[in-house]
Amino acid sequence: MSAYVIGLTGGIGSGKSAASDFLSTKGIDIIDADIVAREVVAPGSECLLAIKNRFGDDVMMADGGLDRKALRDIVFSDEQQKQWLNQLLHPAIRTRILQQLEASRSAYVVLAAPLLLENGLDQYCDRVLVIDIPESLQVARTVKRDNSEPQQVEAIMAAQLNRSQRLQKADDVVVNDGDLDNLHQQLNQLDKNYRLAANRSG
Ligand SMILES: CC(C)(COP(=O)(O)OP(=O)(O)OC[C@H]1O[C@@H](n2cnc3c(N)ncnc32)[C@H](O)[C@@H]1O)[C@@H](O)C(=O)NCCC(=O)NCCS
Ligand SMILES: Nc1ncnc2c1ncn2[C@@H]1O[C@H](COP(=O)(O)OP(=O)(O)OP(=O)(O)O)[C@@H](O)[C@H]1O
Repeated sequence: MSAYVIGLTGGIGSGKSAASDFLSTKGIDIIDADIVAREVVAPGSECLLAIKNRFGDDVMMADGGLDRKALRDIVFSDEQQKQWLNQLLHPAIRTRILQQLEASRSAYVVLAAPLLLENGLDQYCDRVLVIDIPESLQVARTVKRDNSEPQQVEAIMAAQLNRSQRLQKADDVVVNDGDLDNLHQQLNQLDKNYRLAANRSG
């Protein structure tokens, strides 16, 4: 039996992790593409070696791990380098995601990915749930969370679908411009719908 898959997406800082964390407390398996993206560049991995060969010690930490901030500064100010990194990592990320989807046994499974629609990962999903917030709030929350520069957050947003393109592809939308309680209330209703839909399809 294959799992009923909810693709959860939204731009940087929209609240994907906040939404996933809540659904996880309800016993739903979460596959998070940002976490998978970290696993594929773990020390000793082929991907990390390829990154080191291209960018040198500037992107390496003393302990042999990837210096993520250094690589972020490079790829979000140089389109060609970003494309190279995407071409290296996205196939590896997709393979691991498919393995984890196959292994999931919860009532339904959430695939949370910032680039779900950009990379066609929605082909593996039964429904697409978009976390929607105004762009100004995306910048404000991300700057506060990461202590980063607004310009860099805007550069990352420019590498993603814009708000209206994303909304066009949504089956369900959660508007995350209120407090966390409000987010959770909306997700509670969707969780009920998804359990019913998964039962019907299984
Ligand atoms: C450049 C890297 C090392 C920066 O690491 P850092 O820890 O600073 O950021 P993190 O990985 O947590 O990403 C933060 C957010 O940036 C956005 N983002 C990350 N990579 C990309 C990308 N290639 N294109 C567009 N947006 C991206 C996402 O909204 C993501 O949630 C890292 O983002 C990376 O390896 N990116 C390439 C892999 C990728 O595309 N990941 C996205 C999930 S598929
Ligand atoms: N409803 C909310 N009210 C206040 N703060 C929120 C709310 N939702 C999320 N946040 C905060 O906003 C920031 C961004 O949220 P989160 O990390 O969940 O976004 P994300 O979509 O997973 O981001 P990324 O694409 O960068 O991984 C976090 O610091 C989070 O705690």
